Amino acid sequence: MMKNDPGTVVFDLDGTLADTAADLIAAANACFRARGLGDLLDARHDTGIAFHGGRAMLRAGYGRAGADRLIPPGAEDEDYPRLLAFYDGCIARSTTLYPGVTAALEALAADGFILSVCTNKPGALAEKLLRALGIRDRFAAMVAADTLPVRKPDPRCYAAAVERAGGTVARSFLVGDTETDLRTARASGVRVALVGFGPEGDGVARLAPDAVLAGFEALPALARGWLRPLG
Ligand SMILES: O=C(O)COP(=O)(O)O
Ligand SMILES: [Mg+2]
Repeated sequence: MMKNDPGTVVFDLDGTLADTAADLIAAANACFRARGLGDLLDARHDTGIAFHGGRAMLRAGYGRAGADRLIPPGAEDEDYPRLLAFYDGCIARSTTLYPGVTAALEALAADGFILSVCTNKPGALAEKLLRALGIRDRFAAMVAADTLPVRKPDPRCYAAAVERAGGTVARSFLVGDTETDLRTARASGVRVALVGFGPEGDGVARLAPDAVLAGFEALPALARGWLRPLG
């Protein structure tokens, strides 16, 4: 083990640090409208779908198109790059950090913890969003969907997020929002806290994470408990 390893906290992005649902759904709806299908997703009620990624949103929307609307084979592959282009244009329009994120990151940094991001968002978009939200410089590294040939839940993504930030997997944990994050942590042999303020509320407890994080104000104490004492 690295001497004086302070410990690393790794964050998922969508649904964990930032509520990106409205802008993601707007981008998906732009794709549906371009096919004459109208707005198939609803920014108020479909946040759970949005946090599972662009392709999942497209599939959910196609599934709602009327039976008379034929969705051609290959529609998803055609629409996904369009969705990303639309999203690039509206990425920080309605997106906000969850309450307490900035203060929690500051407190963790003050405690000496290393901070990193492991997201299944494409890297250029994740960079742009973290910068627009004013928190990019808090993270020593970021591993995104296209950083490696594999994505979460592959543990190589997680290991890269920790190690590129200067930490070690053995003294790290993940903060996330979905089953993908839980599986990433389990495959990496580390603890995981799932946020309890997403669309499912503390229903995420059904996934049996090591903790459900009711709010970011509870994170610094959790990190101290899990990553200290050394070893
Ligand atoms: O875009 C996705 O697939 C989800 O992104 P996330 O990993 O930051 O939640
Ligand atoms: Mg997420």
